[in-house]
Amino acid sequence: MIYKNLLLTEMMLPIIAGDDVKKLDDFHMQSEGISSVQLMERAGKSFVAWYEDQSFSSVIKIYVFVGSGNNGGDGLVIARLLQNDQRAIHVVCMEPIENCSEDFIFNFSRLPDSVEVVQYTDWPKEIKDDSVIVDAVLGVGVNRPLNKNYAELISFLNTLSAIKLAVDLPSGLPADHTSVGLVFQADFTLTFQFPKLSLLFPEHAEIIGKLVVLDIGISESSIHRFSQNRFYLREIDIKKHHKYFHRFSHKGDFGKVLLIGGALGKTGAINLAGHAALRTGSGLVLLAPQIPDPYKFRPIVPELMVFGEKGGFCFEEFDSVAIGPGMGLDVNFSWFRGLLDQVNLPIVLDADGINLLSKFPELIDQLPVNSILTPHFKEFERLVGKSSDHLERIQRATDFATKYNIILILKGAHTLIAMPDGRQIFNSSGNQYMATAGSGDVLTGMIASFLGQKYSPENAAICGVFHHGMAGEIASQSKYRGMIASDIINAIPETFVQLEVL
Ligand SMILES: NC(=O)C1=CN([C@@H]2O[C@H](COP(=O)(O)OP(=O)(O)OC[C@H]3O[C@@H](n4cnc5c(N)ncnc54)[C@H](O)[C@@H]3O)[C@@H](O)[C@H]2O)[C@@H](O)CC1
Ligand SMILES: Nc1ncnc2c1ncn2[C@@H]1O[C@H](COP(=O)(O)OP(=O)(O)O)[C@@H](O)[C@H]1O
Ligand SMILES: [K+]
Repeated sequence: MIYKNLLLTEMMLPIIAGDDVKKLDDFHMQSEGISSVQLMERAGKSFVAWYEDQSFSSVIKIYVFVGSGNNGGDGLVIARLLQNDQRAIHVVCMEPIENCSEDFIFNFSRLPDSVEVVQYTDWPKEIKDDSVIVDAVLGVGVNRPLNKNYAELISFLNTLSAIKLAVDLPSGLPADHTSVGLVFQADFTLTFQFPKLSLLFPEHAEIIGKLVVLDIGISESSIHRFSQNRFYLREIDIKKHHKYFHRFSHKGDFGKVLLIGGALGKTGAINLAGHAALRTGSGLVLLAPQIPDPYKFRPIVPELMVFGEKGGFCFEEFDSVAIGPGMGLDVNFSWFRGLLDQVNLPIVLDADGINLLSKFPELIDQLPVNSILTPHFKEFERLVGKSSDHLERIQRATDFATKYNIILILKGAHTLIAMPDGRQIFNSSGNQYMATAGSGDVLTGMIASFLGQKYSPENAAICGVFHHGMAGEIASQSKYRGMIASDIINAIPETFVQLEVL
C-alpha cells in the first residue's frame, strides 16, 4: 500500500485489529525485554493513575469483576493498586482460579488480604448506587456470545446507577465489528494504547460512555508493525500537516476562495462557510449565491465579497472552490456538468453538491482527482445506498474514495477521512454539541480555506476536520447545547493558538 512509503513521523497512531493485540504485546515484550506481567502492571497503573484524578475517586466501595483472561488479570492489578485503608475493594471472579490465564493467576496471588474475593456463583448480587464498578470481565478476547452467568451479570450491572468503568472494552463488545448481543454499559471506557475500532462506531454510543485512551508504553514503532490501514487522528499529529507563512507573506499567499451555493432561503450556508474560511486564514473569500440578483445579497461580515457575474466562473482566478452549501437541488444538469468541466483543481463538494452527484451519478467520474467530498451519513447513503452498519459504511466510504480517487470525509462523531490510497483516518476531536445547523458548512469553509492556502488536499482535509472539531470543543465549553455554528467559527482562531500553529 502507498501509505507504507510515508515516514513514520508522518503517520498517526494505528488502530490495529483485536486479533493482532496479542501479537503486538508479544512483539513489544520481546523487543523491550519486558514480561507480560510487567505489561499488565503498566496497564493497571495507567488505569489507576487516571482513576485517582477523577471526582469519584473518593468513593469507598469498589467492585471489580474479573473474567478468566488477561482482561481479568488487569482487573486484579487494578484492585491491588486501588486498595488503601479508606476503600473497600471487592473482587468478583467469574471462573475458578485454576481455569484462568497464567498472568491472572500470578496477579491473583498478589492480592492483599484486605481485598475481599468471592466467586460469582456465591456472590449475593448487591451493589449500592454509591459504588464504583470496574468491568474487567472480557476484553479483546471475546470470541463467542456471553454464556448464562456472564449474560446474567452484565444484565444486572446494566440496571445499576453506580459509576461504571470498562477496562479496555465494555465486556461483550467485539473489538472490530458491531455488537449483536448483550454488552456492559459503561460510563467510561478506558482503552489501552489505541482505540479499538468498534469504540468509534455510532451504534455503540450508549455502551462506551466517555472514551479515554491510556498509554501503557507500547511504542508507536511497534504498533506500526501491525498497522493495516486505520489511524486515529490526535492533537499531536496536527502541527506537521500545516504550512507556515513568513513575515513577507501577502494576501495572495493566503489564497482566494470561491464558495458556490446559497439558494433563496439558504444563503446562510455560504455565509457561514465564507466566514469560517476567513477565520481559517484565507486572504480573499468570494460568495456566489445562487439567487436571481446576487448583488442584493449582504454577507454577514463585511470582509466577505460577492461574486455575481452572469458570464460564468473564471476558475483560474481562484485558489480553491467549494460547491454545495445551501445550493438547493433545483439546478439543471448541464449547468452543474459545466461547473465540473471547467474546474481543474481539487474542489470541495458538500451538502447539495453531493446530493446532485446522487441525482446525476454519471458526473462522479468528472470530479477532479483529490477532490474532497464531505457527506453526513444521509448524504452518503443517497450517494452509495444503505449500509447495514457502520463497519459496512466505512468500507463503502473507502471503496468510493479509492475508486474515484477522491478524499471522502464521512461526518459524524469520529469523522472518517477516507483517503484515495485506502487509508482510513478517524478523528478524535469534536463533541455532540456540534450537531447543530450549519456546523457542516463551517467545515466546508475551513477545508476550502486550507486548500486555498495551497495545502495539499490530504493536509487540508486533516487540518480542516481536526480544527473544526477542536473549535467545537472550545466553543461548547461555555455554551454546551446552546452552541450554534457561528460560535464554532468564532473559536477557530483559538485552535491555532492552542496548537501553536501561528
Ligand atoms: N500481556 C497482554 O497480553 C496484555 C493484555 N491486556 C489485557 O488483556 C486483554 C486480552 O486478554 P485475553 O486475550 O486473555 O482475552 P480476554 O481477557 O478478553 O478474554 C479471554 C477469555 O475469555 C473467554 N471468553 C471469550 N468469550 C467469552 C464469552 N462470551 N463468555 C465467557 N468467556 C469468554 C476466553 O475463553 C478466554 O478465557 C486485553 O483486552 C487487555 O485488557 C493488557 O493487560 C495489556 C497487556
Ligand atoms: N456527536 C458528534 N461528535 C463530534 N462531531 C459531531 C457530532 N455530531 C456532529 N458533529 C460534526 O458536526 C458537523 C455536522 O455537519 P452536518 O451534518 O453537515 O451539519 P449541517 O448540515 O447542519 O451543516 C460534522 O462535521 C460532524 O462531524
Ligand atoms: K472489560
